[in-house]
Amino acid sequence: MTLLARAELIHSAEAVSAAVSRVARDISRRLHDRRPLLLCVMKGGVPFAGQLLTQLNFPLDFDYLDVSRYGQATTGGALSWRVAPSLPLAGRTLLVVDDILDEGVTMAAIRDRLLDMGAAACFTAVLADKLHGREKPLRADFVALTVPDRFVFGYGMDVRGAWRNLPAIYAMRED
Ligand SMILES: O=P(O)(O)OC[C@H]1O[C@H](OP(=O)(O)OP(=O)(O)O)[C@H](O)[C@@H]1O
Ligand SMILES: Nc1nc2[nH]cnc2c(=O)[nH]1
Repeated sequence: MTLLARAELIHSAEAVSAAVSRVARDISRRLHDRRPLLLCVMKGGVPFAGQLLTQLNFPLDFDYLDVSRYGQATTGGALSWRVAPSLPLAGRTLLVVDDILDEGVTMAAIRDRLLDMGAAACFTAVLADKLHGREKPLRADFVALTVPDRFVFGYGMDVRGAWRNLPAIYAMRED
């Protein structure tokens, strides 16, 4: 059986879409008058950032950064910065958009680096917050969905490099 056929559906495409729209409304309420710079975290943040962008009805700027600490593995390693944002950050309000807050190591390192680069404020938005019960170094300001403490994929999140293109969220079976 293929990996997808054996996976368990965690959030349907409809549930993901509704949650993204709710977060877009929350972000609009909070940041509409701050001309934020939205930073997409490559690669997993692409679908979430893309859908959010079409639903944020106020002026903003857009850029990206690329960091990784999982590669094709299911457990995290050392964080590697591949690309830093190219637009100036000094004095800006940032909104960093990523697919998942798991241990929180990636997002905390991104926030610390962006504030070091001179950003005035750094808000964070994640599609999925993983519920593993351990302390995280930061809480995201905007969370679309929670996911169980399992390796999940779809809607930006890969499994062994594949299936970022799924419109729903799945979990690997434990066996
Ligand atoms: O909260 P953490 O435990 O730090 O994990 C979250 C990070 O892990 C994934 O990135 P990954 O390293 O797989 O890079 P990718 O998005 O390019 O796949 C995901 O996109 C987050 O950035
Ligand atoms: N695809 C994927 N990437 C992650 N990065 C951290 N946790 C996860 C996860 O559960 N799935």
